[in-house]
Amino acid sequence: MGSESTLSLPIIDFSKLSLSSGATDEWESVKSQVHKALEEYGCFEAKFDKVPIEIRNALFGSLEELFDLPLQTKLRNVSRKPYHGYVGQYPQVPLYESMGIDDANIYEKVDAITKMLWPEGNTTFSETIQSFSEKLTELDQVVRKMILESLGLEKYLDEHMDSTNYLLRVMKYKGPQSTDTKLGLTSHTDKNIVTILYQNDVVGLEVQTKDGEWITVKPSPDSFTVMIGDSLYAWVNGRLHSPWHRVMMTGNEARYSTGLFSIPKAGYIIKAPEEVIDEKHPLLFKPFDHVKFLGFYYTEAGQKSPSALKEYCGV
Ligand SMILES: O=C(O)CCC(=O)C(=O)O
Ligand SMILES: [Fe+2]
Repeated sequence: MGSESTLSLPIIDFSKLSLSSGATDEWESVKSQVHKALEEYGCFEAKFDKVPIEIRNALFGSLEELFDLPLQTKLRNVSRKPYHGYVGQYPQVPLYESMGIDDANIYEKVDAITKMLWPEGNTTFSETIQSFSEKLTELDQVVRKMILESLGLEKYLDEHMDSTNYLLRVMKYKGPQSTDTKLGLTSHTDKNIVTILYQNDVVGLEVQTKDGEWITVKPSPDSFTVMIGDSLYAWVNGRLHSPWHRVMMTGNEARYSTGLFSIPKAGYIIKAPEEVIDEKHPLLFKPFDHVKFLGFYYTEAGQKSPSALKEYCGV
């Protein structure tokens, strides 16, 4: 830990893809890179040019404005679901705070939260969050289509896409004001389907390889970090990796980041299709409801467990 790692994530270029025109050579090439990266790292850096620079720039201004609001105001966005509203002021991770925005690709949903925070309205905030999220849902869907195709699961595509919602979580990590490295966010695996992260130029995200080494993620302004969560790991019966990751902070500057999470809807049962189960790949998890699994994950036993999913529904 702490030593300079030379490892880096695979970089995959989505900017030459025409998203509407099916199986071109470019599509097949990107698809095989996606499959390989997700098998090996569960994660990659995506070059994706469909989010206009004006939106990306406006985003960080909007995040600063949001986190500069008084704590009482931020606390107005409480949610029944854990980790969906305002999260912060945790003694274990004092640098971290975040705000979850459910259905962030739908303008009315975003604007309802905006009005909670700014009763007088803040159109720039709503528009920026909604258009940023909407553009990124395209990348989420391309990646998931490629995953299903590469595993021979095309016939489940519609069901798979219809079974999820999008949450945008926006995050701020204060600079620790020291040259020592301090924990920004505890190591974890994501619990959802696919996560797409974006950040300002302050590094901090680290992704663990299967060998236990930490890769420091250093994305460029037009790249996004794509990562597999435990629900997809279970659905593909372990064929893709769901990586441990954490945030480590140093220096004075604040790190702003966002995560677009595709999340299984409540009541949808995640069950590995027969195509991914065979003698070499016996079933890993019993069918489960993501929301009930999260219920377990946020109990004391779930938080302590080295693999909450295995403990909850491992075969
Ligand atoms: O801030 C980041 O880049 C990572 C955040 C993260 O891992 C999460 O919210 O699940
Ligand atoms: Fe995460």
